[in-house]
Amino acid sequence: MPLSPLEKTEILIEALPYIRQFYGKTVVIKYGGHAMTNCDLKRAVMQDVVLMHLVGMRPVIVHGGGPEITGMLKRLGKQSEFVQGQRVTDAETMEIVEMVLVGKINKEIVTNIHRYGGKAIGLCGKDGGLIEAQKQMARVLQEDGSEVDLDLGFVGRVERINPGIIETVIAEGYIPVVAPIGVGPDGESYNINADLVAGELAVALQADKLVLLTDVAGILADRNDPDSLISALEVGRVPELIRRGVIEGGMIPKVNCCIRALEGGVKKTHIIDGRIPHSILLEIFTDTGVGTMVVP
Ligand SMILES: Nc1ncnc2c1ncn2[C@@H]1O[C@H](COP(=O)(O)OP(=O)(O)O)[C@@H](O)[C@H]1O
Ligand SMILES: CC(=O)N[C@@H](CCC(=O)OP(=O)(O)O)C(=O)O
Repeated sequence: MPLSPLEKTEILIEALPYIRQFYGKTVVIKYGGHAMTNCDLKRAVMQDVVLMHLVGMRPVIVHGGGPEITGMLKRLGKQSEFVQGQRVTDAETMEIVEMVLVGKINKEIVTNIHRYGGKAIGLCGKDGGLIEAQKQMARVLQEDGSEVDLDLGFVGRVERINPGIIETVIAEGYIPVVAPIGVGPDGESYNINADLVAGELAVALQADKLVLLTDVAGILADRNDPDSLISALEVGRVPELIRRGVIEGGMIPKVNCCIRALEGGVKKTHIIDGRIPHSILLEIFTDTGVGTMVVP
């Protein structure tokens, strides 16, 4: 049943304290997963971000695009290989990663924000020297218990964020949209996991909130039970949950990135369900939690 005009005004008034609370505040959003491929969800995310901006918040988007990169590599006859969730990135793969993330996905997001009435500027880590990167090896445990460092090619880690360009873009009234490509000391490109970039950027901007969208309800105590959502997870419990295998795979970098952000001064961090339409608005403007809040 459609809402009556009175009900509509009530909803707006309910959001008022949250709008006041977050006015002028910086929120870094890691956009990826299902919400990036499903048309309705895509629209909902763009609308959420535009609304946040129009009511005076400072949203900053960091996007992923792993499945699209894998799809493009496949079309070009290249297999994708991952070590600890990181894509092994040879020189040719790096070129394709950069083309897909910066040339395609980043510009699509900017276009979609404009379509829903916002103003955005797309950047990668090379623009304004935003993300300085270093090569990142992967330390893996061998069967005999010893550790070995594997070379993943052009996989990088964030060495330093120079947030000046983001501040400029925000001050000019635009929503920054960041592709997770870093630049090395000799100008070479590095492929960096988008969750890690979002966490480091949130720290550099001293964001009030870091929101990571994903394809599950949040962190589950039992991955086979969707009702076992942990709504608030204290940082101190994380090592034990990882050791017991409760948190594993792609959730490990997410939770570590929240911890890093909290330690670096970000006030709140959330891993939320990107499959729920308008999950970002639900998280920010209502009391309804839509995922896991990682808390100090
Ligand atoms: N305790 C947990 N609760 C929920 N998901 C978990 C948990 N441990 C591991 N996972 C896995 O982590 C995945 C999310 O990481 P990932 O696939 O990298 O996300 P995204 O593509 O959204 O960046 C989930 O789909 C799930 O398979
Ligand atoms: C090093 C590394 O693995 N980089 C990622 C970058 C994109 C990303 O992080 O995308 P999602 O957030 O959609 O996974 C990759 O090549 O897939």
